[in-house]
Amino acid sequence: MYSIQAFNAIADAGLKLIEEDLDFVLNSETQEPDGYIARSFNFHNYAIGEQVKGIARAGAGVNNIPVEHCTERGIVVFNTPGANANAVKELVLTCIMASSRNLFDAVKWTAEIEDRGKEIPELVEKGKKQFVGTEIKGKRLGVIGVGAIGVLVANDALELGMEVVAFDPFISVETAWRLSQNVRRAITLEEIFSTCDYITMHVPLNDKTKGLLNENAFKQMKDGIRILNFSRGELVDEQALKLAIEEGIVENYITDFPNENILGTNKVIGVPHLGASTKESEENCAVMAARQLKHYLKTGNIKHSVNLPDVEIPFSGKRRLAVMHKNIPGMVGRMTGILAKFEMNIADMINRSKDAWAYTIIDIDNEIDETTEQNIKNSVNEIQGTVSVRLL
Ligand SMILES: NC(=O)C1=CN([C@@H]2O[C@H](COP(=O)(O)OP(=O)(O)OC[C@H]3O[C@@H](n4cnc5c(N)ncnc54)[C@H](O)[C@@H]3O)[C@@H](O)[C@H]2O)C=CC1
Ligand SMILES: O=C(O)CCC(=O)C(=O)O
Repeated sequence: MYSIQAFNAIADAGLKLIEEDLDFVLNSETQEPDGYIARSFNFHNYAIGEQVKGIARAGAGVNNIPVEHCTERGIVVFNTPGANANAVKELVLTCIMASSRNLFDAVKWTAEIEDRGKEIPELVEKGKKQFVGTEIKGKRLGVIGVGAIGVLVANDALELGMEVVAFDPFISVETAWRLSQNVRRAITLEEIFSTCDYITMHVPLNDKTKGLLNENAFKQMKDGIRILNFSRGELVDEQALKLAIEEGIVENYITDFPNENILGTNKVIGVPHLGASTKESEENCAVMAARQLKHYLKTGNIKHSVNLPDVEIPFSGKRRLAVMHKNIPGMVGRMTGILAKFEMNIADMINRSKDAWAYTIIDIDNEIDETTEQNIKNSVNEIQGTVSVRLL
């Protein structure tokens, strides 16, 4: 039986998939976890259990997980690509329109006159002029990062009458096929910064994207730009942002990641990390994460991992050797050599790599007793470059 520990509010539909499966136990108090399922829980300062083999992030961003450390420890990290993209897109478009019509301030103002009784209609008619907005039709939106979310935002913004220009030097072929041909391609970020009325970012947070919007970027922007950040707070240099607001360059900064540095700053609109918070998206993410983690623990097959390649073969032997290892020459030969030494017959095998890491599954056509199992595992573990060995 495999034990899975859940962190954060994981939708019931996902938890049920674990609870109702007799091969799994959820949040066991007696069994060390074999896997974690989580949303934004910060694993960077958390002692990840010795038995943990997989961590499934019910969501897209994995910056809350020490992925490199996990890889070195032989832990497969999963996310749920696209599962919450529509939810984020809908909130981004809502915020583009709401901020353009000064709706956040306007609704706040209206709430403040609620005790003015019969005067309210007159106050409304007098007060409304301070909230005159702009229309988004014909305005230019820059989309930085055209993945699962960016492509939906770009295509739908076009439908709303915006001009859309997108920047993504690493766009996947699959996403490129889904992107409307009317979305213009920006070759440089400067093109986005200097020509857009709105910018929305949909890139992961990493060393290259941290501080993407910095002093230099703000300097290139048109006065009155509105910026949406539903990706991660650290993409923006907040000191530079404050300066750009003071200088009248930034009209609005709408962020899903408010913090003590910027909340309360004029023209900053803080949303409490609601991008993925819809019933549908929470269910999609939880179900996908639970399925992927269970599938890996039970069969060794990998789908939607961020640190390992997709690997899927049907179970064809009596036992299965699943090995995570460095992507270096000779690994598979050494493994099959060990199996030959133990007189094991190979039924099927697969080896796939992703950057510096690789994963090998070898199906074995023999029954294996406990002592031999331990000996095989020990021998494979001793191969330099191996980080995890399972014999299922
Ligand atoms: N606010 C929220 O609740 C949510 C936030 N997110 C955030 O949004 C990010 C994007 O999510 P998805 O679209 O699902 O991910 P995705 O992986 O489908 O798309 C990311 C895109 O960014 C592009 N990219 C990477 N580095 C880039 C760079 N330096 N410049 C331009 N483009 C670059 C990639 O090529 C890819 O097309 C996540 O990493 C996460 O941080 C995601 C879901 C919910
Ligand atoms: O689970 C959540 O609500 C956050 C989602 C998110 O930020 C992501 O998927 O990257």
